Amino acid sequence: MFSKRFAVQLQSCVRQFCTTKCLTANAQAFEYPSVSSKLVKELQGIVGQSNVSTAEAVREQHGHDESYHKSSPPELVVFAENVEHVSHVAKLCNNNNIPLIPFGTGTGLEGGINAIKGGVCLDLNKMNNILAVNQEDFDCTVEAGVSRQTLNSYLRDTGLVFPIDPGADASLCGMCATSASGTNAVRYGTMRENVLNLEVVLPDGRVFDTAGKGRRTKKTSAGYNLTNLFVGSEGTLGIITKATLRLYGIPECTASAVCSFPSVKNAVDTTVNILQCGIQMARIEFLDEVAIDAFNKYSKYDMKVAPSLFMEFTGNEGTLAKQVDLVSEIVNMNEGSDFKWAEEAEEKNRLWKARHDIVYACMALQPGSKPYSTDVCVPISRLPDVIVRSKELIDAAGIIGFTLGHVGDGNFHNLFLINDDMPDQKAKAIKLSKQIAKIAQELDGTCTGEHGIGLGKKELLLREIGEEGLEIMKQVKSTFDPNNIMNPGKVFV
Ligand SMILES: Cc1cc2c(cc1C)N(C[C@H](O)[C@H](O)[C@H](O)COP(=O)(O)OP(=O)(O)OC[C@H]1O[C@@H](n3cnc4c(N)ncnc43)[C@H](O)[C@@H]1O)c1[nH]c(=O)[nH]c(=O)c1N2
Ligand SMILES: CCCCC(=O)C(=O)O
Ligand SMILES: [Mn+2]
Repeated sequence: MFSKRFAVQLQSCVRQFCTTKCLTANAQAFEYPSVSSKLVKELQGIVGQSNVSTAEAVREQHGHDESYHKSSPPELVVFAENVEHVSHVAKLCNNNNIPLIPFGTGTGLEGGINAIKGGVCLDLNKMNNILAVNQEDFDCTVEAGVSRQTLNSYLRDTGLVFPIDPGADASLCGMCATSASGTNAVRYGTMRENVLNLEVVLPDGRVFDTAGKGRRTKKTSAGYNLTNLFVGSEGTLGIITKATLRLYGIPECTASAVCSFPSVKNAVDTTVNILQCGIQMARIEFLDEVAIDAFNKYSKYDMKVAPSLFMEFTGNEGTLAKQVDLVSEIVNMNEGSDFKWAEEAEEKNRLWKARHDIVYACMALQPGSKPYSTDVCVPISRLPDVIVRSKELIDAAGIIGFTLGHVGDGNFHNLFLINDDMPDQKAKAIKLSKQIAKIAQELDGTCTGEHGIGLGKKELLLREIGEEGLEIMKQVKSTFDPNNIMNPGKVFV
């Protein structure tokens, strides 16, 4: 007769095998029951009738993000007002094997919220309280529906800022879920370096704090790093309902400047030289000549149409002047132009807003298009190689492609404009993107620095992390989400 302990072990192995098997058999083959009218009523009983919508327009709005992926509306949308709602909704979906997709602000670029397996979209925007700002400790705690600009407006008079700045006004918990970044990452890092604690709801309804209830230290070595396990999890492990984030003092003085170069390589070599000289820049962004052209047209600038660097210097009067001298020397060494300065607050805000709007600027050149962007990141010494080769591939392919992004982190984007009525352009863009991602991976880099895997990069993740690594990710996933209801069909092949 088996001992009880052995029987329990056997049961968990069988379940693990079945679950992993089910995941390995990839979610597409694992069909889900549809949401019954009985379940709709139970959901209404949890969140209230007005917080459950099956209206087509609402489902459509929650069926796509800002990516080129085809819209896949959920069967219904549930609006949560508090963590209790989230916990009960998760548990109910879990008990009924119904897919559950957390929705932040839908600004993702990888199809992360598209309901390709049907199920429930859980909209978290009504959870919009800023719960705490601890000025003396430089941290804050926000609910899932608070966006980065809402937080920074709230902080305006405190002299503090949350600096991670994707181009969209995204929800901060969505930014945790995609491990987002932006132009300020050169100085402040990405979400991975700026999340102190998360409140997470697991599919079985359990609610827990990844660093322990109320913890908000800048560092800890207490146990596994569960916080960063959920940062970048793209809604596949659980629902992030609160985030405790680092804040920073607004620097004493900053100055922004743009300079142009005779070639992409000169511009990118300049970036590598600056970073290898250990100059602490606030931002270094690259825009190629076609991106500059779109930038000028959309945001009414008259920058020289040439490969350019957008830089921001920061510090006090003395250090800033020294930085500028050093960087000017390096720019001259690489045949860069004189700096076009933006020093007044208004000028700087306008310049960086125009950079944040570059996706829309490029899309405006081909109305009706959707953005398809690569998002590779490589060790900084490999950056010139991969950027130059990617541009050569794009030129050879004979389609429009914009090259831009966060070169200060070794992360950049090739942006293609996708129109469903231009299938050959779409096919070329997708082929090019995979080629460029593979070049980056061969240069010890990654296929995604900040946008995540979502729907379109699952094979690239397998290529990047290997069979073993992916298997381990699936085992982690099946520990938290044994029924595979959390955002099925994303991240894993
Ligand atoms: C014009 C423009 C410019 C940029 C970008 C977009 C656009 C439109 N982005 C991409 C996007 O803003 C970024 O991926 C955000 O983190 C997405 O946040 P949302 O709240 O919109 O998540 P959204 O609602 O789109 O969901 C994204 C993913 O996270 C999951 N998710 C959302 N909220 C969750 C929660 N509370 N708990 C668990 N899972 C959750 C979803 O299920 C989905 O898988 C970007 N990005 C970047 O890193 N750097 C950049 O520079 C830019 N720039
Ligand atoms: C093609 C760029 C996509 C948005 C983004 O990540 C950025 O503007 O940096
Ligand atoms: Mn980016």
